[in-house]
Amino acid sequence: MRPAKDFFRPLAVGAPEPLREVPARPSRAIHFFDPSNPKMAAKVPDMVGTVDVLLGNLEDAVKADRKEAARAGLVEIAQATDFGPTQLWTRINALDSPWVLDDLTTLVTEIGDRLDVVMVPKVQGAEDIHYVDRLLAQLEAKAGLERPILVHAILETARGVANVEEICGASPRMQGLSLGPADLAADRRMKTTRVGGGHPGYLVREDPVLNADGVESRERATFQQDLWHYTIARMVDACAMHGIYPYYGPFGDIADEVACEDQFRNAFLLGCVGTWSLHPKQIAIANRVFSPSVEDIRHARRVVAAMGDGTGAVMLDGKMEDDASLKQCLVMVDLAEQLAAVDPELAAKYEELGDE
Ligand SMILES: CC(=O)SCCNC(=O)CCNC(=O)[C@H](O)C(C)(C)COP(=O)(O)OP(=O)(O)OC[C@H]1O[C@@H](n2cnc3c(N)ncnc32)[C@H](O)[C@@H]1OP(=O)(O)O
Ligand SMILES: O=CC(=O)O
Ligand SMILES: [Mg+2]
Repeated sequence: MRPAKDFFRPLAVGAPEPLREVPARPSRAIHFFDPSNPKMAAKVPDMVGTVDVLLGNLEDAVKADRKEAARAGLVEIAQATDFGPTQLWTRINALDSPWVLDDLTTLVTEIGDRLDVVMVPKVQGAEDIHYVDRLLAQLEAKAGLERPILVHAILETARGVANVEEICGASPRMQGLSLGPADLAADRRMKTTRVGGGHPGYLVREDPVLNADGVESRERATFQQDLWHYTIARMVDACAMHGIYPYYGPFGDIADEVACEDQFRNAFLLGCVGTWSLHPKQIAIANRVFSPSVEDIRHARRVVAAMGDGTGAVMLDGKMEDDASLKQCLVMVDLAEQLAAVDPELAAKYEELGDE
């Protein structure tokens, strides 16, 4: 662990100063595309402005014999596209793979000035972040970059989950974490073959309801549970403690938009700021779910107005509001303001509320 006095020092001569605080940039959907797939790549320029983050994926889902093409494709897209308000991220190959060194050296030296965040898969502990941190500093210095590239880790191994706090605090570059339910399920030897989402077998069942004769009078209701609740909650706490951002990850059942929306909403309610989108139709779901509803903003603004100087307790619609519930409302109002700054449609909806 670096002592406090060294924590914010650049790790290479000539590298940019690390940030003291991770900027809160809207990132409701991190949209994955395969830069080696011509059809997907062709869609990227038109997606700018419709999604908060475009991520050129180099890792899983890109065939081994397309890894170089994906890397080269990402360089080409990044150089040819004006990303405007949309962030550009990449997911590099795993740190033990034969491709990752070339991923980092090529991307940072050729398009480092356009890359906001590097997502690192299968992070096991702080040592993985320290490796990437130093290498990025060396490459940033070589490329003459003026702002540091941030790092996002995927939580997708049992060891990574066990080390989640140290991963979050390993470097001032740490921007956030995503849940990786597919790799995590495999690593933990969980018995689900789905990419994220629930499972009908993971449930609780109500007690038997007996009639006067002591016989079960009806079928017992069952309630499906969320397989990912524990991990998401741990991730949210670790991120909040370190001032970085938690995200849900992939929802692989592209056709099931309803369950996708439910999974995203659970993550939003627990504290995540965004999620991955694997298919264009998941972008709209993510943007909808990870933006506070007009009803929530209406309520939050009323509480802010009713609370005056922010201390004490008041009654609003039969409910007690005080300093703590005001803070909950301010989380919503702040988020709404950040999102309205990049999303004119949302801004108009919040605007319509006026000062009611
Ligand atoms: C566990 C993990 O690691 S998850 C992260 C890794 N996985 C990924 O990144 C997957 C990314 N997504 C994909 O590969 C694809 O969306 C798939 C394979 C799931 C489905 O692809 P398709 O069968 O082509 O879907 P579909 O036919 O509905 O696509 C409709 C159009 O959208 C395009 N499209 C599909 N996905 C994307 C995308 N992620 N980005 C941009 N365009 C896309 C298709 O190319 C197709 O274009 P066309 O109309 O010009 O033919
Ligand atoms: O990379 C994501 C995952 O779920 O695995
Ligand atoms: Mg994975």
